[in-house]
Amino acid sequence: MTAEAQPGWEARPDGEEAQPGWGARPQPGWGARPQPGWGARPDQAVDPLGALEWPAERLGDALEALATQSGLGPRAVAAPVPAAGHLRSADALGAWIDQAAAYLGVEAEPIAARYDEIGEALLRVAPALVWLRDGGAPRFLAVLGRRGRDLAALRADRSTARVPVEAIAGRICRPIEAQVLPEIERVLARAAVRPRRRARARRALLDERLGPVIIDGIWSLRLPPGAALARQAQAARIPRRLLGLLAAHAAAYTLWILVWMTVGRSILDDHLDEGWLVAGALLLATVVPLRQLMAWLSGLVAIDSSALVKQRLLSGALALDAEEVRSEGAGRFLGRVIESEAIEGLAMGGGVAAVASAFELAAAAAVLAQGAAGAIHALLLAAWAALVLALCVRFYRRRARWTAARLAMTHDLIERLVGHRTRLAQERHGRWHHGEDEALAQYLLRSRDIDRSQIEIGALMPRGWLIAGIAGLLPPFLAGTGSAGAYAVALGGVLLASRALQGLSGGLSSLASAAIAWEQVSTLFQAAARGGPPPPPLPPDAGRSPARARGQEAAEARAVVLEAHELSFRHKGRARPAVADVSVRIAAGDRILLEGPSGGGKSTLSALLSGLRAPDVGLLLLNGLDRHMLGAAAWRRRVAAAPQFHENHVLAGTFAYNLLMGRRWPPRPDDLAEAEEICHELGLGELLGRMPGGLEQVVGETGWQLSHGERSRLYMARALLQDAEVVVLDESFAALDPETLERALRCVLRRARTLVVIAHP
Ligand SMILES: Nc1ncnc2c1ncn2[C@@H]1O[C@H](COP(=O)(O)OP(=O)(O)OP(=O)(O)O)[C@@H](O)[C@H]1O
Repeated sequence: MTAEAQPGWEARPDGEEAQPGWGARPQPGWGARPQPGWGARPDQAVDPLGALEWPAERLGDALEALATQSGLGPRAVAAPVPAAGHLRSADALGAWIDQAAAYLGVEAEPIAARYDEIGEALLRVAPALVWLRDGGAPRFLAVLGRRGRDLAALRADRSTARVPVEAIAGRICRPIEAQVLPEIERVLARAAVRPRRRARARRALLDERLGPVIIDGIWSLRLPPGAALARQAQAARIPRRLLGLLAAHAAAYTLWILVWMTVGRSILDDHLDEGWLVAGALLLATVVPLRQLMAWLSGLVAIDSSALVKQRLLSGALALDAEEVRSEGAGRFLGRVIESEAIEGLAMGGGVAAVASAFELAAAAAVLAQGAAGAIHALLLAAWAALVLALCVRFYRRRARWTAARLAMTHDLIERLVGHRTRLAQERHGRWHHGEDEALAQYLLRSRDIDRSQIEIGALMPRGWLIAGIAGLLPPFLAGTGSAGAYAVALGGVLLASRALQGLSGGLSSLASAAIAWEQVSTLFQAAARGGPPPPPLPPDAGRSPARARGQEAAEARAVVLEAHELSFRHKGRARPAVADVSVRIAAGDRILLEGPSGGGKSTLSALLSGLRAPDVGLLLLNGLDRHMLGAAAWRRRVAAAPQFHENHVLAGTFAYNLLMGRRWPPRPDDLAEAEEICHELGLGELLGRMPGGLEQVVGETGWQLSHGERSRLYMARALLQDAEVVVLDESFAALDPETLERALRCVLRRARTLVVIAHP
């Protein structure tokens, strides 16, 4: 390795001016990078990141410091400390970071990027933890933010330092580069590449060889989607930008009035003063950048708030209780999600327009008060604005009725789509379109009402004001009072007020629509906040690898895994409990067959055991912890369930995705290999062979159709691949022929650590 290839990055205090050496740093373009590879700097004596690295035992502190300094407001609790087991593999460490972040009240998202894109990825991930694993003890970097092409990293004393992104990318990539560099050096030597060109050639070869390699070990911190909306908006800097937007609007409007006054004064004084005209032109020129700033800020606010709403909706949808969706109908929820469009666009736009127009209205009233009709004219404007407000209230009521009619139609349509096949086969033809015309007529009626309201608010009121405002000038005109200047000011005020009223009516009607949409969507938003209590500070096995976990289980053979004491559960709206006073102990390695009559409560008990439902009464423990202590998500990770056929689903996606949705995604080669192995054991090998895409074949409603028996084995494989402590299979074997059943049973018995099978006698 040659010295000329090393740019010699150094950490320098944040904000410090570039030293001569820094200026000599190559510019970040890929082609211009003179270093041999991201991390290939074996001749470098001093590690540039040394002072910024956090040791593994202070990883919890790094997490907490990063969350605090980046404004995520972590919970005031002692930062957790990882155990040795947590640092054994990326998965174990990922699980620890995930849970430690949740404990502190933030979320850690694992980031993976291609080798040739790692630099760009690092510029986007802050605040983030970066794992440096180039030999020796694991060390971490706490990346706080981006400063141009540099990253601000947090030191252990919580001060920050700027580091070029290449230096960090270099450290991350060093281990994988080390694997191919000797061979690349040999090639370069054999090709007799001149020293001057060597660095570039090496770079190109490294990119060629390692380009598609995925680099992980980066965790980006953010607020959980269920955090308070105000906190999330704050973190996304939305309020600050909104204030900036309003300030820019106010400044532009004031400048506009000043321009108007300067030019108007020149004209009314009957001589064109060059100085006034230049002043007017300068003021006008200042409005241009202000308008640009406004467009930029409103774009940013729109994008950020839209991202926030979408994220929250997704998280809310997944936090909904399955029972809730079923009892209300998926169609209604779909309608609600569609309504969210209104919140994104209308709430922000309408809110800003309404506030800006209120400001404009006040300014117009002040101008009117200076005009020929004086305060009376301003009062007339106030009365007109009150009328607009009243019409907006009427619009709100009409729109609420229209929305309800629309949602009912969406719900109805979804129900008809879902039950399409059954209706075709079994419903009398004469009833297929029953009730459709009535619903449509009702909807049209409501639509006509809101169209009328919209015309009143959007067109009649602002234009009507022009007539009313000019009519307001009649009394002084007839009385012969007021100068020409006073009339000009009053006329200007009328025009300004008309513009403001147009903005106000548009803004208020948008806000009214957004408020109605909010009533619909708030269920989903609030569901996102159902995070429950903070998780406990990491159960002792969080860092165990599955293999080790299995080993320990063998040692703790026959330990009780699931324990239920006098468990009872009653479905909503039912008089009698489906499960009453059930007590059961399931030990590690048990194979349990649960039989009973139809409607006897087997599936309900299975949902309780697998954490899909919470018992009304009784105690249910998993490894000695209840659902509250362990958290619903952690419970479901440890008890994998394949619900009954009608409650399970093949998602539109690849076969591999459907198999591995309980594991990390994208999958690693060993995940895919294990998935394929289980498929063969379950007798799905022939299906894999038949599907042109194999594991990559798209299945689901719009893809390759699976038979009943194929689906049930896919569900079994999915549950087994979660590598859970307990597997619960609810009537999974019912659709299989005796030979396939035996084969599938053998696989399940061999693979499940502890097994509960529900079947009919
Ligand atoms: N979501 C629900 N809402 C209301 N009642 C329900 C619900 N699910 C099940 N039930 C009722 O609870 C009782 C037990 O149902 P469960 O599905 O647990 O029985 P099962 O033993 O699994 O029946 P099967 O063998 O027919 O699948 C039944 O009377 C059923 O009607």
